[in-house]
Amino acid sequence: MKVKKYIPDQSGLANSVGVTLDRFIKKKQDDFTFASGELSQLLRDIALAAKIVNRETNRAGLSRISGSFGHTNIQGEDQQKLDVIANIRFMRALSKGGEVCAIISEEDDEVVEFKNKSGKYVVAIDPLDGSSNIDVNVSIGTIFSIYRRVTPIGSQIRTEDIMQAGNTQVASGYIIYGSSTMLVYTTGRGVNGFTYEPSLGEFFLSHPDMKAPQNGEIYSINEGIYNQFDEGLKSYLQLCKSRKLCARYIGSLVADFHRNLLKGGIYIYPATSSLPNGKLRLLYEANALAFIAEQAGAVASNGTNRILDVMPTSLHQRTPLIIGSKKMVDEVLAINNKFSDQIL
Ligand SMILES: O=P(O)(O)OC[C@H]1O[C@](O)(COP(=O)(O)O)[C@@H](O)[C@@H]1O
Ligand SMILES: [Mg+2]
Ligand SMILES: [Mg+2]
Repeated sequence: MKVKKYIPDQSGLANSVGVTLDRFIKKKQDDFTFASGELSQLLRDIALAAKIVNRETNRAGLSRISGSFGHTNIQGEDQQKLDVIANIRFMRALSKGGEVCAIISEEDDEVVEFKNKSGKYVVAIDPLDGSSNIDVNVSIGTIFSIYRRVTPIGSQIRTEDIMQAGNTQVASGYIIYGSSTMLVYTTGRGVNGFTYEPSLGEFFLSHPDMKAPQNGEIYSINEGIYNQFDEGLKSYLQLCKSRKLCARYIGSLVADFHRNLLKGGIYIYPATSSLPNGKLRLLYEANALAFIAEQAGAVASNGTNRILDVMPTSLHQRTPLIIGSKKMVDEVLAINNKFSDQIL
């Protein structure tokens, strides 16, 4: 029987569609000698839920999905229907997957413990980020952090499984539901971005080995609360204006972060008189993006410490966040120090 060797097509008639997320995860898993495939499966479960939430966000304008859910979450925020739908979708996918033993979610007051005690991972999640932009067709997202539980598998979940510093994350990432839908994640070996191809129902590698520019021309901050900023921050913003830097603020953390990661820039949500610890949440917003930022060569600080070194003390604790291109964050921190020295 005659056999011929497969020679990849050179005609260019059928362009390669690229590397699927599934294949990429599999290949990366092989890099880990002792990988058991559970983290890979967990990432796939997140991608599956992301596809479903993507479908829902595309229909966000339709009455069944848009508007308030008529319930307030523990942060006192009016939950949007899509906040709740996204929370249900990710919870369901992760409970079915079997790799997760507990979830910390922005939309749940307490830790949610899954029946399957065999799961060795703890996930912290902001199911829908940028809720104020849902009904106005502006990019929104999902943010997730993954930790390994520290107590024996199968035992009762304990505080030490939940209250872990960001520097112990085994993986983190976000999904941005924008003009295209992307999933960006790290397992501590660089950052890769995948674009969703709805007609094939697959995420494809579109942004391999993402690196943040060391400097940038964009600053992202809600200047509507300018009067509540401290003198150090006010003087940094004056500097940005004198340099004619570009002010860009979408009001969806994921979208502002993603743009600045690609183009170079800084996002700041400081401590203010009305929010003395800032607005954003350490466990399911700041830690995940800080891990991505650092893996891409950028920086994330709370103004005093590296975000990833902050030891959490409560589930929904807030933190000031200064995140973005290294030179820009370093400059803000230097100005802050100068001002705090003057005060002393
Ligand atoms: O409207 P403000 O005060 O500028 O806050 C906007 C920030 O709040 C958030 O919407 C908070 O996240 P959630 O939408 O997940 O609650 C961020 O996405 C965004 O950067
Ligand atoms: Mg959020
Ligand atoms: Mg949210």
